[in-house]
Amino acid sequence: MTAAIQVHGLRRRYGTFEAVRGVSFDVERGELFALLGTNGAGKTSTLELVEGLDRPTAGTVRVLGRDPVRDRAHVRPRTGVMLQEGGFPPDLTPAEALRMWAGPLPAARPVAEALDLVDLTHRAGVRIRQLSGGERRRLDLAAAAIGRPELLILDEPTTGLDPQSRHDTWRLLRALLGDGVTILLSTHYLQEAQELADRVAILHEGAVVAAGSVAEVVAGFPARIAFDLPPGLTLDGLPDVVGAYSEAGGRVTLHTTALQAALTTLLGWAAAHDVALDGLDARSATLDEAFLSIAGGAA
Ligand SMILES: Nc1ncnc2c1ncn2[C@@H]1O[C@H](COP(=O)(O)OP(=O)(O)OP(=O)(O)O)[C@@H](O)[C@H]1O
Repeated sequence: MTAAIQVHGLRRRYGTFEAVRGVSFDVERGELFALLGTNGAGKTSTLELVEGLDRPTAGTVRVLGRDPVRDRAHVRPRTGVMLQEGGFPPDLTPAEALRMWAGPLPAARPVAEALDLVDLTHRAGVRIRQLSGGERRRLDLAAAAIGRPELLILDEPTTGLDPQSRHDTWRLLRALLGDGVTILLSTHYLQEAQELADRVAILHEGAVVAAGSVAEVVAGFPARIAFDLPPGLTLDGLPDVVGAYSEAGGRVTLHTTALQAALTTLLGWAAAHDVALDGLDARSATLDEAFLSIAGGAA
């Protein structure tokens, strides 16, 4: 079966400014794929092309095997979209807005079920203008999911939600994945990607700078070993390993691309010389470190 989304060599220009510069990725059926990136990295510009809201300046997009602009009539009913800004009239209630939204959809969930999915049942009859920002975000998600889409495209679905609502949304997205729905989302929350994503792509200045599972992405960044500098020693007295030692306040840090080998050398050296490595801590890079490294230009 073809991938749910196939994006190849995508470019998008606004006047003379190129916001998307040759982006490629595939989203397999049934997976959650997260687009990460700094502000202005090109996430929304990319998602809008996948949604078929505009044609790319160059490159191709296929959604459920079709061109999302040319074959909109085929693609749109099978896709649920949540834009960064919801657009419901503020004088409607959530129940009215969802009833209106579900009207033309062939297999829509009942409005009550959609409200329950996002925990808005108790707000069904309140005017949208009176909803909090987080409640409006959840209403937008209910609208995206009400048509039982095969594919959900969500632009920052949990921005503005409190931690409890964010976790509830994650639970809903996991349940939808369990039903076989494919999800492409953008997020600023690295923990969200770590919790939910089968694969991620990190965008920076319009280009994909890292992609793969979270484990694959962080594997490309140095792991870290730290310990207290043993009394009477300087960094020159430590064994040679792949990586570089640094020291601050009596604490030694080693960034290394060969964690197991460096740790083995270090522990062997400590045992042979009867040296205690107090406060020893060794771990792979985190997604935060990979992201900060990219955002800081180190990648
Ligand atoms: N309609 C437009 N006209 C001109 N420039 C635009 C337009 N839309 C976006 N841009 C610019 O394109 C770049 C990418 O914007 P985009 O909204 O795609 O980034 P993003 O990764 O979604 O950012 P954020 O995380 O802040 O939402 C930014 O520099 C933005 O200012």
